[in-house]
Amino acid sequence: MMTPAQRAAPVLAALLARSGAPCCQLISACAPALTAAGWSSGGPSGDDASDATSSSGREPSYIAVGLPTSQSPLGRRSLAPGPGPVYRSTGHTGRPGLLRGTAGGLLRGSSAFPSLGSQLTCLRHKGTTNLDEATQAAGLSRAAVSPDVLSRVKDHGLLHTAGLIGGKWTETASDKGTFEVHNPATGAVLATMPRMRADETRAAIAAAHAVLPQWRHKPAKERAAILRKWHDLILQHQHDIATIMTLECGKPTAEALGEIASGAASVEWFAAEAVRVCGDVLEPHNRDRRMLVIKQPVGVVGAITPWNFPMSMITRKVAPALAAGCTVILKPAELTPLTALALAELAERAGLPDGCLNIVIGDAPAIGHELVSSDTVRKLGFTGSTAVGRLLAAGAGQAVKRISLELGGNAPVIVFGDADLELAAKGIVGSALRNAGQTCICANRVFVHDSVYDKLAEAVVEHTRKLKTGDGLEPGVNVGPLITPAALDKVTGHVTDAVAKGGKLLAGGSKPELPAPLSGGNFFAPTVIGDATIDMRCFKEETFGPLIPLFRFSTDEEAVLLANTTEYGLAAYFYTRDLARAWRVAEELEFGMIGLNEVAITSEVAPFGGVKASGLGREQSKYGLSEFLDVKYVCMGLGYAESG
Ligand SMILES: NC(=O)c1ccc[n+]([C@@H]2O[C@H](COP(=O)([O-])OP(=O)(O)OC[C@H]3O[C@@H](n4cnc5c(N)ncnc54)[C@H](O)[C@@H]3O)[C@@H](O)[C@H]2O)c1
Ligand SMILES: O=CCCC(=O)O
Repeated sequence: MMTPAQRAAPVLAALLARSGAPCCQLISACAPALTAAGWSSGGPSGDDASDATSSSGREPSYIAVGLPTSQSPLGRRSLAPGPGPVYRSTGHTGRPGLLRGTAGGLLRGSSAFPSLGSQLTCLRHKGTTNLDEATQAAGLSRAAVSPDVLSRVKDHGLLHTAGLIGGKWTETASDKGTFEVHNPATGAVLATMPRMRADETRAAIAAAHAVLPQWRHKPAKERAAILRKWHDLILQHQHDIATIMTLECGKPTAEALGEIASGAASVEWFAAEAVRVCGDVLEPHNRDRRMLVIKQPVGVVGAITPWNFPMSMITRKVAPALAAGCTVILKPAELTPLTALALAELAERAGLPDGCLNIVIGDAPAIGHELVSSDTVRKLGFTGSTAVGRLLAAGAGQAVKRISLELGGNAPVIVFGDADLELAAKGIVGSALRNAGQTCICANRVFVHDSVYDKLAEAVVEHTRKLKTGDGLEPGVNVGPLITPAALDKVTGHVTDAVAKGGKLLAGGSKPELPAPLSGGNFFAPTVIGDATIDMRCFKEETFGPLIPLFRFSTDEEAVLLANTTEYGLAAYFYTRDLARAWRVAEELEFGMIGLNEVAITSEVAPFGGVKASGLGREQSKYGLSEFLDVKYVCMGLGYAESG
């Protein structure tokens, strides 16, 4: 039987929290009732109290309420013995005294004790340990985050169903609209999100602008320390992030972990680059002058990212922007917002001040329009399709705004007669089927010299047939689902078109038979088409699916011409052992990135980006930081006439 005080405590906590009173008042008001009820409350006391609004100087937005101390592992581990009120630190790293809050949280485990997971009941505005009640108390639908997600992710603090504007997790869109996030492996709903639009975007821009002076004037070393902490937290939580990523975008867990390693490496790289921004002192043309070049952050930055790399496309923009002293409004893909929101949660835990990273999710054209037309936003970083990139580039041109574009690709692989065929076959299959073929630098068109065509085709088919298709969460699965039914239709269309035009189906070619619930997923079997020709759709268009078309060629010139016959210019690969040919072909290919006897070309130290319709600018590497810096020339007159 619960005592009256026990029954009252959660209600009191919820009512007070909803009253909008400042957090410190809530804690003081709730504490006696909570304590009388035998609950432990994360809140300031003694030394901890001064830390409650610690590094960012802001008030955390909720009270962390623990289980009755007798039941709670947190209680046992963190509460001091003895009578009297107990307000002990249960906070996230660096935020003793309070758990930092998020409006999107339903039932939230403490990241300070991640292994305890959902046993810890750090509830915001809920005052209940029951998930259904907590969900209802927050005014969220039961499906805000599905039980499937909750049961698989250990640190529930990473799960948000809200945008982030000026440090506040914003659960509701101004017009109350929502959208759903689906698991492409089953079609199941994973989460329901607010469908934000222009109002929220304007608020996010204002928040990013307000904090810009504070952030840009912070010593680079301090900005770097926050980025490094973010990097460390990402790696600490990599398994939870991988689970979230696989659930919403379908890629196998091993690939998700690879993307997280790559994304974290970008954050670490730009933390190191932050302290190396330097200008120039020029030799003046007159002795009475001194001429300098300084580098300054461009200001408020908009970032729009795709679903196929839900993390690394974000970190390649947000990390250099923050390192340079810019503040950011991020619009992640609506198909995969959960990964982005988990990253933002970790950035907050790392001590990133409110407003430095804002996230708006929902109506892409409305959000994009605000970002591109706002005078406050000085730069836009976009990764996605060439069609949308063109739209945004036109808007940025109109607004005279800096823009970088990482767009579509249609990567060729050339296998010359002297190539190591086993290496080439493995590379082709690995590259073409990575993320089920949904990678901008995936091998799309394979050109094989006549003399080695049959052997190479056989090896490619053999490697393809070894792959297991299924739910990316299942161990041993190599190829996950496509992101949407529309993506499935596109691949099906390319295969049908190729076969109709004389292509030979050497492997795959249709939707695989998979048991429920995977029968509801967007799966397509890894497919190899032989004797492909240039009139096929798969020659001209980016397939973005698990298809390997093999084309024949007979001379080097023909191979390079075929490879360059595309509007795209992102990545190209070729296999040869001839050094002179290697240099010649690398120079003749019209692409931003070249893999010679190698397909794993992505690295934080190397410039990533394309030419032609594949985009403008570069991400990663030392070139990636300069995208977020303005060059300013300062001429100092020394006030005396030129002499001698
Ligand atoms: N070059 C690269 O580095 C790179 C990396 C990954 C993906 N891509 C490309 O991205 C494409 C696949 O991604 P996608 O299907 O998500 O692309 P997409 O262009 O449809 O969407 C990308 C982002 O743009 C947003 N968006 C859509 N319409 C918009 C609008 N009118 N205004 C503003 N934003 C809008 C989407 O919501 C999403 O966040 C492929 O072509 C792929 O090659 C390129
Ligand atoms: O799709 C684009 C990203 C690919 C990569 O990071 O290798």
